[in-house]
Amino acid sequence: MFRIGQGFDVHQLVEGRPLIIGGVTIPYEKGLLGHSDADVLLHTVADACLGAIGAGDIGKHFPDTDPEFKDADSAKLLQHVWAIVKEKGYVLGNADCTIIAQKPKMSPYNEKIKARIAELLEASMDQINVKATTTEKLGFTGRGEGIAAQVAVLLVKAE
Ligand SMILES: Nc1ccn([C@@H]2O[C@H](COP(=O)(O)O)[C@@H](O)[C@H]2O)c(=O)n1
Ligand SMILES: C[C@@]1(CO)OP(=O)(O)OP(=O)(O)OC[C@H]1O
Repeated sequence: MFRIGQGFDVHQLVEGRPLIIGGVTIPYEKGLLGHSDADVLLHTVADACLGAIGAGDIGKHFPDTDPEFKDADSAKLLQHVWAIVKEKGYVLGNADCTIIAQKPKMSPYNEKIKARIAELLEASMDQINVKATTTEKLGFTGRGEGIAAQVAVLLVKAE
């Protein structure tokens, strides 16, 4: 049996925070703001996985009012989500990830991000795709006010 899920998330770019995308720290003058480490891509992967199994969203599992998740490592949140997915008997088919950012240039980091997501989802590199787009200077991403991500996942019932 197959289940598909999709996720979308946005975080604001501010000064004085590290920029962490897909579990990788990227040198940049600003970072993403959030209750957790604000890793917009890992949040989106988690939401896509939760969507695929009909289990709500990350806000439901990790409320931003709970001090336990203050400055949380989003990799740990995704590992928790992945344990729920596995408990339901699914493995990853594939995940296709899009980072929407005017800056910084993501292409030097895409392979490293891909490797980290593969590790977190217990998958191989060829099951993950990571790509980026600008919005041609349009909108909040185009003005550099924030970074967004979109992810689609296909889960497959383990034999
Ligand atoms: N933050 C980004 C945005 C884009 N890229 C790469 O540039 C290509 C062209 O982007 P457009 O928005 O003009 O379509 C895109 O396909 C990516 O390869 C990037 O590395 N980092
Ligand atoms: C991850 C959580 C929890 O720390 O906080 P944020 O980093 O603010 O992220 P968001 O995508 O707004 O929502 C999920 C939150 O509950």
